[in-house]
Amino acid sequence: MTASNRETAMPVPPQETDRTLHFAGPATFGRVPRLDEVGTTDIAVVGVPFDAGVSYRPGARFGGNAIREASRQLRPYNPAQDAYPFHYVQVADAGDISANPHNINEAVESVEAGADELLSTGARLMTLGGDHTIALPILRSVARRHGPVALLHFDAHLDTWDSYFGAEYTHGTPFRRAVEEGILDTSALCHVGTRGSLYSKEDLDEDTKLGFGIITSADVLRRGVDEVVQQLKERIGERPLYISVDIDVLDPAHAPGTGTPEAGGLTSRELLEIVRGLADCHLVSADLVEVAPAYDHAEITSVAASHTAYELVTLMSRQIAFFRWLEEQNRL
Ligand SMILES: N=C(N)NCCCC(=O)O
Ligand SMILES: [Zn+2]
Ligand SMILES: [Zn+2]
Repeated sequence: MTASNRETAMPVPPQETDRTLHFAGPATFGRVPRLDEVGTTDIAVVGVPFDAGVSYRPGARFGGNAIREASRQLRPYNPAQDAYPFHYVQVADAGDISANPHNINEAVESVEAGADELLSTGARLMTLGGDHTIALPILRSVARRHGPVALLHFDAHLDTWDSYFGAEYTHGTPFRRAVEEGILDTSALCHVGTRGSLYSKEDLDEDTKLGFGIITSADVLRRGVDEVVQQLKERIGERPLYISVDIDVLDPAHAPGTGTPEAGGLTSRELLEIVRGLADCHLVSADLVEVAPAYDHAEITSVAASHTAYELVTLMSRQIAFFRWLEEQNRL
């Protein structure tokens, strides 16, 4: 059993019973405690097993648990960011938000309500999808707390299409809806890793009109990670930032387990390095979506996803710890 942080007032880190016993017991993300074991948390890792919004291969409803399984080997110290992400702030696994697989509108409402409940405690969210539909209700909830947020969207696709067969809530439409609803700061939006075929040239014009910048996967290749990070930071500035990672931003060689794969994507090394480069940004919450384990092999995709989520959690954890330290200094 894990000690409760209600009693100790200190974060409860993952249990380190042994250096290698990562594979025993039920999986939580990074083997952090469950939310009900600690009461409250600074960062809630939460699953959303919903994939009724997909346009091609289904299966992302199993993504969250696959990521949890693949995250067992995450160790306490993250050298790339020189941080112990689970040790100075509480990170807890909040389980899953259940969403009706037979009714997308109802599912979107449930996800929003579930996100509201967690965010109202002051926690930041690291959401594990699910398909990309779920980004919209989470952004609504995040914007209720922070106002319109900057968005970095890592994805092969734009996901700013208008509708599919008349449906407005799908995995190809969340960011158009979000702009229409005024929950994104349209001066600070960027897609990263975009590539592949489109329905028409107008897709790009409409996307630009919504306010998005695009860094294609070819741009990452040509400009390199450091220049890309610099450009992204200039665009985002100090604004509250939401990061949405669709795992299909990676090349199918690095992430075969996804529903709408596109050739010519980022390597997992590039993605991890870009995310790490955003260390000074004001990251308020993040999601990682579209892992569909049925198409995966040897956990290639879910390992890449869990390591990306680890970097995102580390970004948030470092920031929270820094703000706490600042507050303490001001009190002295
Ligand atoms: N994987 C996500 N989120 N979107 C893909 C939409 C692809 C399509 O419209 O064909
Ligand atoms: Zn995608
Ligand atoms: Zn997407």
